[in-house]
Amino acid sequence: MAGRHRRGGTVRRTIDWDGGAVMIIDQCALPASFETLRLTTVDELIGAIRRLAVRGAPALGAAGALGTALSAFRHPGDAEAVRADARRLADARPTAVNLSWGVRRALTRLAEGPEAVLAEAKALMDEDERVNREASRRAAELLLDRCPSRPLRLLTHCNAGRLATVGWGTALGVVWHLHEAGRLEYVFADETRPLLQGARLTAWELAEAGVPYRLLPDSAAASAMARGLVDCVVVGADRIAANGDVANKIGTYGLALAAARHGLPFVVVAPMSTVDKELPDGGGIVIEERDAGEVTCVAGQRVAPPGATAYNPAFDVTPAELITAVVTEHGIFPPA
Ligand SMILES: CSC[C@H]1O[C@H](OP(=O)(O)O)[C@H](O)[C@@H]1O
Repeated sequence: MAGRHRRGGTVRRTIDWDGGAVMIIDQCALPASFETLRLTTVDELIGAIRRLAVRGAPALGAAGALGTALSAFRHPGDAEAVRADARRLADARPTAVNLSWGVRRALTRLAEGPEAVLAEAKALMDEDERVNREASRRAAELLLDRCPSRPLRLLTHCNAGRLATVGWGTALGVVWHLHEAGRLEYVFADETRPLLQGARLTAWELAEAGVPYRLLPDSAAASAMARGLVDCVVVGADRIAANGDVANKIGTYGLALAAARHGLPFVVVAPMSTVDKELPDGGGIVIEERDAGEVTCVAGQRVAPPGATAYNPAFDVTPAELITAVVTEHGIFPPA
């Protein structure tokens, strides 16, 4: 049975192992309430993934690995039962490659027993903050090199902060680096319909960090660029194909088109674990389609007439030619 805890202050990691259970910050409760959930079964974790209580590609990688460990402790010696749980975990959301990557990585230690599976999951989590710090540092350096030599006005989409990772963040990791260097004027944060990860989560993270920001309707981003209010666009990623095409939150492709039209750097920041080298280009990326109710209702309040239908893809694909650079902990991807 999942346990819910209201906590003041901050919990260091977005997701972690908690003595035989998986602890997550409940991102559905933010920003109204800071709560953690203690998930004791694979089904509880799958439910949390599907309702985006835990979300973001790197955080999903950790969820996949920790969920596999949860199953390994529940089914000691029964590899088939663990593998069946692992398949259900990996299928919980199809687009972010990190979820299945985390599951596969944890399964490499299955034959050694549940403690070894957990050790692999913990190693994955320990790596996550390090690689995201490095990727975002490299991306910040690239922007300081390409952008005007004054504090920058950075536009971002959805939430690619510490809440989307085990710690630190990817696109918001760039914000932390620029802010610390005194080279950030403000962040324009897209609200990011329909689930409002920008308005709810990115705004919460920026406020917590004392970073100046303004929310904007997704539909205002292109005109903000046209009016000269934006110096660069920085986003995260959920799956990157071998040629550099990028799947990210719905609306990213439109931002890339507008940035290209206005000659602005459009930078994607992600760990190498988000790169799917098996995929030659973005044409093969499965795009998660979510429930129409997320569009016809806002925060649970119906806004469209009863019976309204909706088109609700959770992601889109931005072709590499519209991307100034995909930056990972190893540098620009794909390498020249
Ligand atoms: C650092 S990955 C963040 C990435 O994940 C988000 O999707 P979701 O909120 O549906 O998990 C969005 O695409 C972000 O850019």
